[in-house]
Amino acid sequence: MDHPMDSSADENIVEESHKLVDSLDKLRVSAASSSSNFKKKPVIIIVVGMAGSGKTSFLHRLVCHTFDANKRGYVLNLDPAVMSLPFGANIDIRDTVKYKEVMKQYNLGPNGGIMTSLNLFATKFDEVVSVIEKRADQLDYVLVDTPGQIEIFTWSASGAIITEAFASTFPTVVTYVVDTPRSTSPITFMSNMLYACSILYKTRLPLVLAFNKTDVADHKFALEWMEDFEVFQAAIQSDNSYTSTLANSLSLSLYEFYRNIRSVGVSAITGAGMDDFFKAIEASADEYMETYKADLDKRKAEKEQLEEERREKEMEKLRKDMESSQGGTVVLNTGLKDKDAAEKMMVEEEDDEDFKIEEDSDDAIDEDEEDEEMNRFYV
Ligand SMILES: Nc1nc2c(ncn2[C@@H]2O[C@H](COP(=O)(O)OP(=O)(O)OP(=O)(O)O)[C@@H](O)[C@H]2O)c(=O)[nH]1
Repeated sequence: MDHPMDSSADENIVEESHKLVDSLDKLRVSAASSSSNFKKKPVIIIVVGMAGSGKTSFLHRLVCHTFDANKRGYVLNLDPAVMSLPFGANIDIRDTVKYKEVMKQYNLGPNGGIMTSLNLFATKFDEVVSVIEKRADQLDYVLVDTPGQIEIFTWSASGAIITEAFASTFPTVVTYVVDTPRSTSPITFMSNMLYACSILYKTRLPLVLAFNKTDVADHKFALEWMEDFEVFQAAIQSDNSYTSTLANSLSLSLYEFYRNIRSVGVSAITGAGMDDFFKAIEASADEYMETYKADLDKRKAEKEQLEEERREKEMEKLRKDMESSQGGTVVLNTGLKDKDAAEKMMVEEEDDEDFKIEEDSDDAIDEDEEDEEMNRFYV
């Protein structure tokens, strides 16, 4: 049943509702502007690859190359189980999580230990991103080494969280390191390509194939197989196994994948192919800005649209509630009339929040240590 309302109460309700909508709009605008902090530099290079493909050696070579080319880089090690690194990592998971302790504490095997360590580290990853954000103007690249067992990074929740945290703040490119001498067999080559393909579709990020160890085996055969599937099919003719029939039919499906990626031959030992590799990275970073970033923005806009609709519904509900309370605007008046006080309270709340973050970050990444690590990279 409708409640009778006099006209002044009606006007009052409408006015108060408008004020409330305005103040909510202001809050929304400030939230949106703080989330649009995307930076064009540095380019994040996430290095993945099968165990023993040469990820760490390749990363070492990248560190040396960026240093020689006067490029400014930052190194992030995400492998908690690596014994020693040939380069100084600016941020190292091993400084935050002790992998052997995690194994003992949770009664896990080696892979479970690595996975859990990465999960624990992922919970602190916003801090890692903000450390890099603070130095964004001074950096060209962030080089990321991942655990030896590829699936720990590519198929875990923490791997996805880390990748997305990077990709929503900086241009991000995945580099898939291929052990070229071990991929000369068409079947092994095909398995490697299927894995790379699955990473491309899972991360939806630009992918660069780095055919490593070209000092041992030239990667020309791979380029030919990728450019012309008939050459690949001719290569598997000699193999009459069931797997070769499968590889034969898959080669056609992978043709589309090959057209979407960049491939370079490199050698982590001799340093061959580094200029081509960085050219491929720059082209991929541009592609990221054109396609992935646009896709990300589209998804964000869709989310904001849904949020807007939800808010409209809430406001409608609120208007109805106010009408049914016949202008009893006690709660609303308190908030809006004393708007300054309310704003003050929000600032105070934000201050508290800052304080909390500082407290939490005690055991995480020490910025002074970070600066030392940065010097290590340049030395
Ligand atoms: N000849 C040659 N050997 C290489 C090259 N890159 C790496 N290696 C060798 O390949 C082996 C594995 O290299 P790593 O860098 O440890 O490979 P990884 O992928 O980081 O290994 P995990 O993280 O333990 O899975 C080492 O013996 C390296 O010396 C290269 O370009 N040429």
